[in-house]
Amino acid sequence: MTESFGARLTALVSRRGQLCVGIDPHPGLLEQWGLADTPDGLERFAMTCVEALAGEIAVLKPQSAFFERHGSKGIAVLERVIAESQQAGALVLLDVKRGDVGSTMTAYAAAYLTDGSPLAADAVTLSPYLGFGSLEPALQAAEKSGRGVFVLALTSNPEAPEVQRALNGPRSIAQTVVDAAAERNAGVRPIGGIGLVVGATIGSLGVDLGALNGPLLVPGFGAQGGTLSDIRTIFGNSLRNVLPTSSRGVLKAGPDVFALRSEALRTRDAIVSAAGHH
Ligand SMILES: O=c1ccn([C@@H]2O[C@H](COP(=O)(O)O)[C@@H](O)[C@H]2O)c(=O)[nH]1
Repeated sequence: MTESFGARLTALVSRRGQLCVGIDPHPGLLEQWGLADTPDGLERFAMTCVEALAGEIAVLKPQSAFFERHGSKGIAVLERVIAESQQAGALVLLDVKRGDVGSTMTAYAAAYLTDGSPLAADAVTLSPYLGFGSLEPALQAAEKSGRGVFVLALTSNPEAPEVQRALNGPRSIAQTVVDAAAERNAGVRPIGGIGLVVGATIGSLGVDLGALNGPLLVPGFGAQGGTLSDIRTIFGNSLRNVLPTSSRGVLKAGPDVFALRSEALRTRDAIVSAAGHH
């Protein structure tokens, strides 16, 4: 039987520590690394990240948009990033933030969450704003194949509260997303495979995550201003299941492989010691 995403994530994080590093080949970072804003420059950037990070860091999160902007050659680089990161032992969370009508979600599930697809990752990000139920084909494909999903709940951007904090009856929209994920994760051991995205920049939590039983991806940490102290304020002292993710904050240390790896390990060690592990 396929091992669940929750089990794979829990085991790898306990070995490699709580950090996800984003692979976001911004044009400005390519320039900073002395690379051209071309598919060749993209490939050099992305494969340097894989070489530096995939053998050490638990989760790598390529941001699909920065690969898509280079067209089919960019997608070919993304396929390579996914395959070679997995070969080096990292879990790959593909940040695509997909959300659509159920019939189209079936196609996204085939693309990203099904064995044999060239873009199949270990997990993807999903947007629930066509209704959490519209994500069902992706949730089922993930569950069946031992993959995971991270559903946007409280995102790190300043525009988010107007939608996510709005009330849907007595609960906020974000709380309805949390509750729907919690229902699907109930009783799964060690944790369920439906994670949520909760930004490090949100100030205060304002939702009850007590029943979630799933992982929490925490972007906004680093370049967007979120700190470890913010993460503590939001999640309290129990940082179990919290996976901070940083892209530019780590990538700025490149292009030297050793400098990039050292920055990622320094960031990871700070999180691990704040979380009181090891
Ligand atoms: O709420 C969200 C959800 C996703 N992201 C993504 O994470 C990275 C953040 O990059 P940094 O350079 O560390 O700021 C990026 O790919 C976003 O698309 C997010 O920032 N907030």
